[in-house]
Amino acid sequence: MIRLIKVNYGSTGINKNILGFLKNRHYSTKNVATSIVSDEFKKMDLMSVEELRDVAESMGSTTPFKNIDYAYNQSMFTDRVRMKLQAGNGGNGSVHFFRAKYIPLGPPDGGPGGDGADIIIRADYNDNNLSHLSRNYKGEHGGNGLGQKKSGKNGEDIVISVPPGTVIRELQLIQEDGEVEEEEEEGIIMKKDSRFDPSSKDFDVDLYAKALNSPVIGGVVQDEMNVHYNKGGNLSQEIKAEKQKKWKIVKTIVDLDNFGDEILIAKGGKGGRGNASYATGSNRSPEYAQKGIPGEIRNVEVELKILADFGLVGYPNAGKSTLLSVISNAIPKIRDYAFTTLNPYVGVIEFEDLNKKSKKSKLENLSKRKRKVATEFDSLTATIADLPGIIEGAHLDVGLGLDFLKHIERTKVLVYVIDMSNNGVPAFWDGKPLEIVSNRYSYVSDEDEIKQVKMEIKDKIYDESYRSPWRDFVSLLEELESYQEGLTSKPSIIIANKMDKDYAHEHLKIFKKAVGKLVQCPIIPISAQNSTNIKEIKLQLSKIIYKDSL
Ligand SMILES: Nc1nc2c(ncn2[C@@H]2O[C@H](COP(=O)(O)OP(=O)(O)OP(=O)(O)O)[C@@H](O)[C@H]2O)c(=O)[nH]1
Ligand SMILES: [Mg+2]
Repeated sequence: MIRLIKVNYGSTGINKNILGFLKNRHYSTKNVATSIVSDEFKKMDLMSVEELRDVAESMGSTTPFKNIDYAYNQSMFTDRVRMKLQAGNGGNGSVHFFRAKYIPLGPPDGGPGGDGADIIIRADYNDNNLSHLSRNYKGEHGGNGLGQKKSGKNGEDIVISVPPGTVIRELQLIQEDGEVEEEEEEGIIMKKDSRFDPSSKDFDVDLYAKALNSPVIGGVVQDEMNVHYNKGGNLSQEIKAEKQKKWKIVKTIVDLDNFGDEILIAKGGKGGRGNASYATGSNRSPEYAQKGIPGEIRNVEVELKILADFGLVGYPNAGKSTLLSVISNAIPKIRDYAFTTLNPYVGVIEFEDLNKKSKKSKLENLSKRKRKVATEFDSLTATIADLPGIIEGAHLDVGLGLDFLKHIERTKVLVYVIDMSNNGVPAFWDGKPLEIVSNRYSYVSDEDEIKQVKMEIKDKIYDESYRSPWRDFVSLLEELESYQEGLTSKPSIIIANKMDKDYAHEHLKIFKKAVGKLVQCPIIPISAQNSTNIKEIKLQLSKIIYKDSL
C-alpha cells in the first residue's frame, strides 16, 4: 500500500513528507526509516510537496494529503524551553476594626496579607529531557489579611523539576524600538476604599465578601479579573503574538549541575501589613493597610547542558547503539539502516568489573565528589550518550542536521565509532598523509548553492564507493569543527568497529597510519556485535574520566 506520510524528527524541526511503500497501516518507525534509505526516498527528498502529492496520487495513494500522520511525535525530545515564571502576589493587608455589640468602633484589627508563592527550580528530575516543562508557571497569590489580626494564607510554592546539568538563563523581551520591556510593579500603600469600609455609606457587602478571599488591586477584586482574562483570551492569537516576540538572553543565572541543586528563581511578593500594625499613639485608627507586593516575574530559558560523560559520535549505521548496548545498561534500538537513533539516549557504564581487587584502594584515592558518586552506585560509573548519526554536511542541516550536532557539545569525551569494513575507494587517500580540509562548505551562503551542495553530499553518502573508514573519520572531524571551532579538541577515543567483517583488518592498518597523523588518541579495534574487546574500551574510558584518581 502506498501512503504519503509526514515524519517529524522530534525537536530537529525537520519535517519531511515521505512516500512510503508501507506494507501495513501501522507506521512503525521501522517502516518509516526503511523508506528513508530507499532509493525512492532519495528522489523524493528533493521533490516539492506538490510534486510528492502528484506522485502519490499517480501511484494510487488512498491517503488524502491533508491527513498527515506524525510517526515520531510521541518521542519528542526537548532540550531547550522558554518559560515565563510569575511568582504569586502578596495578599493585601486588611483594614478592619474590632466590633462587638456595644463597641461600634473598636480598635483596628486588620491582619497582614499572606505571602505569594515562590517558584523554585530544582535539579531532581530523572530523565535527560525537558519535554515535561510548561511554558507558563503562575504561583498562587497570598490570601488577604483578615479581621482579628488574622494573616492571609500563604501561596503554596511551585517546585519545577529539571535534570541535573540544566542551565538557566535570563531572557528579556526586546520591543520593536530595541528598548527592554519592563514588567515589574512596585508595592504601594493603598488608601482605604470606602466600598470595603463597613462604616461608610458606600459599603458594598457582596464585594466585601468576595474580597475576603481574593486580593483587591486598584479597587478591583482580582478573581473577577482572572475570570475575565480566561474567558476573554483568544488562545491561538496569544500563542501567535508570543511567537512574534523577540527575546534576548541577558545573563546566565545558574548552572544546576548536581542532583538536588535548586534556585529560588522567582520570589513571591510579601503580604501587605494590616491596619492593626499601623496604629500609633497619634493615629489609633488608621484607615489604611499595605497592598500586597506583586510577585517577581521572570522569563527564562532552560537548557540541558551536559548530556553525558561520553558521547558516541559516528556515521549512521556505524554501530553506536550496538556498542552502547554492550557497554552500558541501556537497551537502545538497533537496526540495519541509517538514522535508527533519532534522539539522544543515555546509558550508565559501570566500571566495577575492572580490576576488582584494587577497587577499594582506588576509591580511597578519589576526590570527595567522585567518591560520593562511587559510593552511591557502589562502583565507578559514568554516563554515555548514544547520539544520532552525523553525516557530511550536517552543519548545513543535512541528515538530522544542526540540532543534533549541539548534543555533542554537551558531552565531556568524544567516542568516535567508525565502521572499519566500509570498502569505498579512498576519496583522497593516495599514500600521502591526510589533511583536514577545514570548513569546506563554509563559503556556501546562497540558497541555490546550498541546495546543490546538499544534493552532492546526498549522492556521496549513498555511494558505497565514496565511503571509507578514514574518509568517514575526517568528515566527522570537519563537521564538528565547522559547527563549532575547537569541538574536536575534547578528549577523544576512536572505536574501530565491525572488526569481524571483511576488509576491516586491512583498513585498520591504513587507518592507524593516516589518522595517527591527525589526532593522538587511542584507537581500539572491536566487534560490538560479538562483544569483543569491550573490556579494553571500558579501561580506556575509565582512564579518561577518572584520570586523576586511577
Ligand atoms: N558485523 C557487525 N555488525 C555490526 C557490528 N556492530 C553493529 N553492527 C550492525 O550494524 C547495524 C547498525 O548498528 P546500530 O548500532 O544500529 O548503528 P548506529 O550507529 O546506532 O546507527 P544510527 O542509529 O542509524 O546512527 C546493525 O545491523 C548492527 O547489528 C559489528 O561489530 N559487526
Ligand atoms: Mg543508533
